[in-house]
Amino acid sequence: MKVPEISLKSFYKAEADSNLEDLWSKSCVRELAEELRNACEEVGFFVLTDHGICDALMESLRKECTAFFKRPPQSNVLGMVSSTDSRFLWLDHVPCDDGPAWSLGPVHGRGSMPWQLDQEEFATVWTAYYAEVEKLVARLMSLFAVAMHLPATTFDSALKNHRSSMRAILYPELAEADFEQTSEVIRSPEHTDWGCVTVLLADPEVSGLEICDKDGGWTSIQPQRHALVVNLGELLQWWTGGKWLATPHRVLARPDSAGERLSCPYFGLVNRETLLQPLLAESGNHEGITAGEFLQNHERYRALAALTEERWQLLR
Ligand SMILES: O=C(O)CCC(=O)C(=O)O
Ligand SMILES: [Fe+2]
Repeated sequence: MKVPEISLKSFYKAEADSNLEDLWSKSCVRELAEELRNACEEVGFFVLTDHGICDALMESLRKECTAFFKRPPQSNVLGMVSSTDSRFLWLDHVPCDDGPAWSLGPVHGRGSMPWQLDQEEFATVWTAYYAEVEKLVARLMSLFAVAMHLPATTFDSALKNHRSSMRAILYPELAEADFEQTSEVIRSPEHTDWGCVTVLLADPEVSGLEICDKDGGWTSIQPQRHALVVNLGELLQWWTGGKWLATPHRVLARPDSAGERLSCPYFGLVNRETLLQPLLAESGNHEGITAGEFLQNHERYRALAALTEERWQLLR
């Protein structure tokens, strides 16, 4: 399976050249929306280039996150984690009204715990990058709306007061001994994301991300440096009546990709009050529930993911 590569270059040019009213009807924007629609219906993943986030900010984020995990006491927690079944350590951030709050995990048996960032530079870079992805997701959602033949403003109110989270994940380097019995080690098991749209800054050097394709095989994604990987979560899959895909993915290490790996996913969400009424005419009737209810009962609505397999059978 080929993972589509989509550039936002024409979109930003059109945005600079036209007023907001005309932007969404421009042919280059409509073509781009069509490309996105194809990617979301057929693959559920795409690689995004010319996304507007500057290279230097991405590099700074990677540098600060890597340094963070090396500093004690974080590095001690990392030591504890590597000696358990967990193959990664994360730093999570969900903005809240009382100011930024980070949490660190997983610590064996305890889940994640509140964490105070120890360096101002790190907090500054993190929040600057978060703000950029937040803007990017708002644009992507407008383009998604156009791709669904809906007004470009369809998701604007849903994105107000969203609580999208951003995570930095460090997968520790694996030793030769880890590969004595096996040729591949699972760093993150197969899963689907549960939110709306995930924007991933992957490690440019150490590969490992794989997505499940229609025949149940796995396709590896290794974007070029500074490109982003975008995928859909179960909430959007539900909202589109299963027409847009939340594709299962995993992270594996092989002997040639066993080095330390750092990735930063931004899990884009809508606010909890958003009513998830069917977005697509052809998506049929499903229960109108709020995003909050969906997330709370996520396991229940997960059954919809089974649709993916059925749809893929039909597409084959
Ligand atoms: O580390 C990666 O490349 C992917 C991480 C991921 O899929 C997730 O955190 O949901
Ligand atoms: Fe994921």
